[in-house]
Amino acid sequence: MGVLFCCRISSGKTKVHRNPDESDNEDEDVQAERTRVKEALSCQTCEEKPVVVVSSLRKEYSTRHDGFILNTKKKKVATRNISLCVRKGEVLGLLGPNGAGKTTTMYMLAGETEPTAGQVLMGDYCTEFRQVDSTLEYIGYCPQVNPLWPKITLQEHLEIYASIKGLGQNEVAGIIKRVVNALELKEHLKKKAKNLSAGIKRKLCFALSMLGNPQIVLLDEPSTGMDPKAKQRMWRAIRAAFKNRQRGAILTTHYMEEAEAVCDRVAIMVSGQLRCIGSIQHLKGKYGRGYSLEVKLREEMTGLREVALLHKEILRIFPHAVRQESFATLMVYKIPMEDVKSLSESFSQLEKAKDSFHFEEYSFSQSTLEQVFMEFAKEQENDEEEIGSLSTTFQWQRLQQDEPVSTPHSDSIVHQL
Ligand SMILES: Nc1ncnc2c1ncn2[C@@H]1O[C@H](COP(=O)(O)OP(=O)(O)OP(=O)(O)O)[C@@H](O)[C@H]1O
Repeated sequence: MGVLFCCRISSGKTKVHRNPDESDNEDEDVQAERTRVKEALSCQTCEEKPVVVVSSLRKEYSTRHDGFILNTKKKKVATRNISLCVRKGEVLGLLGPNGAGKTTTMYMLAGETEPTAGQVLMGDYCTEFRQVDSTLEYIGYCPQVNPLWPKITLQEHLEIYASIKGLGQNEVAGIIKRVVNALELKEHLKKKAKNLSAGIKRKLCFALSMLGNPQIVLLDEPSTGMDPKAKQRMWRAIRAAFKNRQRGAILTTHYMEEAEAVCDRVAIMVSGQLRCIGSIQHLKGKYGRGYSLEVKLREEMTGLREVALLHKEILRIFPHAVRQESFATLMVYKIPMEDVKSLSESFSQLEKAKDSFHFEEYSFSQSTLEQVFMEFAKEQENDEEEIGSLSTTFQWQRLQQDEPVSTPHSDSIVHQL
């Protein structure tokens, strides 16, 4: 990983800068998590100490904006005021649209970049700042960019990482064999990294992060490029590695089925802020806002009149149903909670409609995690639109007022492995 790991990662090494962001109008679960973080920070001897504590984490990057005539230096706030815990035995999923701040959070957790404010505690942490030499004992990190040497074989990677992590010579062969079997890597052992497919490279990175059973594992989009079977093997390995153990993991992903398969709780980030946190079932119930109905029509029933009649019938069953996107043979509706007094009654009405309107099939289900996610993702799109229009105005005003400034650009490069 190339960094000295500290049991406490904070801005300014020993000094923790206060986060300027207020946490007003926050979701109640996000607030409750903040309270849990405060308790964890003040209670160092607690039995059930979380394995990771992230407290009021903020990261600002300096960026340069190349304007039409002048360049301006600006601050990009990548994460605002993130507080969360990872409990023992827990895999916490960090979801969010592109640019929400997930990787920046991972960088701060891995010690790759310094927080501007706030702190991270993990491993055998204590209130006093102290450094520990053996980073790798505590933490396994699978970054988004593969940290592989192109001319070194898959087997050599495993051996080198095992030795860096301090695994005993006599146990290395056995450990590598188990990892290789679990992830089906045997036929690739002698291949150089540059000759591995994208999916196998990710498998290898995942394997490297898990070697030596570190107490905390950070997985940044681990399954990118893997085929469905490989993903499922990896998910099984993750479940087995953390469930009911004294260890924890944070995983970022864009795949909702991955979050459903491995995460005990998920947190959704939007524009650098935590918008919600909880179990997937809890989030679906709280934000899913109802049900989704999909009706697949037979080809001969797609005439305007038939569709209009069916639409009328759907509205009779669910008066507040809202038609979403519709394709030639598929009608999709969002049904609010209040229209579904009883599930059995709803299904019996739908069955009758199916008979009368001869639709091919239908599905009626609670909102999916994907739908919950999409609702939050829209918030970021709105933020970006607002900032876009503001910055254009700002640049125009600056054009009239200011002299050009030239600025260095030293801290705007993400440190990649
Ligand atoms: N070194 C940097 N300098 C300036 N801005 C940065 C830097 N790194 C990230 N950012 C900005 O910070 C914000 C958060 O980026 P980050 O990579 O953490 O998002 P993300 O949620 O991981 O996105 P993705 O899903 O695409 O990986 C983005 O607006 C990004 O452009």
